[in-house]
Amino acid sequence: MDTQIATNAQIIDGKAFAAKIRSKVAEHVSRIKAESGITPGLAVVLVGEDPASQVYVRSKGKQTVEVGMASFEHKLDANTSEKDLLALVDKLNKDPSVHGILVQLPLPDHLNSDLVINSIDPAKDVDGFHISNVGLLATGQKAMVPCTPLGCLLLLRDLHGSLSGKNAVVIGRSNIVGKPMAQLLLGDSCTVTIAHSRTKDLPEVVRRAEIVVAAVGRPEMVKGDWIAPGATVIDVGINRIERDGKQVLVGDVDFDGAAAQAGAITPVPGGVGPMTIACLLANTVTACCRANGLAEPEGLTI
Ligand SMILES: NC(=O)C1=CN([C@@H]2O[C@H](COP(=O)(O)OP(=O)(O)OC[C@H]3O[C@@H](n4cnc5c(N)ncnc54)[C@H](OP(=O)(O)O)[C@@H]3O)[C@@H](O)[C@H]2O)C=CC1
Ligand SMILES: Nc1nc(=O)c2c([nH]1)NC[C@@H]1CN(c3ccc(C(=O)N[C@@H](CCC(=O)O)C(=O)O)cc3)C=[N+]21
Repeated sequence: MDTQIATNAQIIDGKAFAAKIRSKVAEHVSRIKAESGITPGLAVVLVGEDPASQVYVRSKGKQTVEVGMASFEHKLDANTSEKDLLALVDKLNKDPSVHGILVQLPLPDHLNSDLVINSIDPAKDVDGFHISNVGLLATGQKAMVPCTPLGCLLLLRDLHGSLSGKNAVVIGRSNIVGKPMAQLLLGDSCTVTIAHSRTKDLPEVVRRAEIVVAAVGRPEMVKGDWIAPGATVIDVGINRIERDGKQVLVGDVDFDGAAAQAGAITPVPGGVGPMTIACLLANTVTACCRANGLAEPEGLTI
């Protein structure tokens, strides 16, 4: 029997917030088309058959078209050579109808993902993973900002207004989520702690946080009694597990336990995930404007 736990926390509706961002993106896309005749275009490169990646690529392609942008999908065989992949990236770099390029990660083991990511034109790097964009973000300069951390920051700003002086704990230090998330929170003047697999007494570290961002990849690892009363919990985790004989999606946070403590919490699904895709579309419009000397949309990036 499941015990029903009283939930006091505000459930942060990432799905609704993402829909608002996409409608703003759609308005900018129509404006750009009318003013310049240019259609913003996003190219996504998927190597291999990872089922989770396929789901993401499919919904991304659908939403790209829905906001009026051009979507280019390149599905390559799992054993594609590095040379062929680099040649495709080079072609997309040179293609004026492509304003954003995303190479889905992880890549198969025989491909050097750092090399591939750094071969993308930084101006088209809508994931914000190129070393130039990483350096620009770290030094507080105008960059392409990684979509998932950007989505989390937009949710947090919407909820709190100013984040200045808040104690934030980011669990996870990956290049795609944890590190850029910490940079963004630091940029908004949070006091930031980055926790990882070698962190001592993680529950105690998390208890000090007014903002917790969990990006670990371990289903429901963060427990309710780690959460300070009233804290904001942003759950980045996307884990497919089997529960009662069914496949379900859960985050890195024990939702029911954390919701009983938190002031606000993102659900999985319907939290950070939809924001990631919305921010990818927003970054593509921003990249298109920068490439063509057009007025850059306000409020779609930091
Ligand atoms: N919602 C979205 O849009 C997105 C969701 N995701 C999801 O977010 C999660 C994280 O993704 P990603 O950053 O790529 O994952 P990675 O596997 O690259 O990084 C995981 C991080 O978690 C840390 N970690 C692992 N185990 C523990 C532990 N027991 N205690 C503390 N820290 C731990 C690791 O530490 P160490 O460095 O020491 O090994 C590492 O820094 C995944 O579930 C992924 O599916 C990812 C991208 C987008
Ligand atoms: N170069 C690159 N950039 C990425 O941004 C990137 C990547 N590689 N590799 C994989 C991860 C994962 N990721 C997700 C995005 C949206 C959802 C999403 O929309 N999730 C829905 C549920 C989807 C479902 O039901 O499966 C939700 O949370 O509500 C999930 C995961 C982006 N990633």
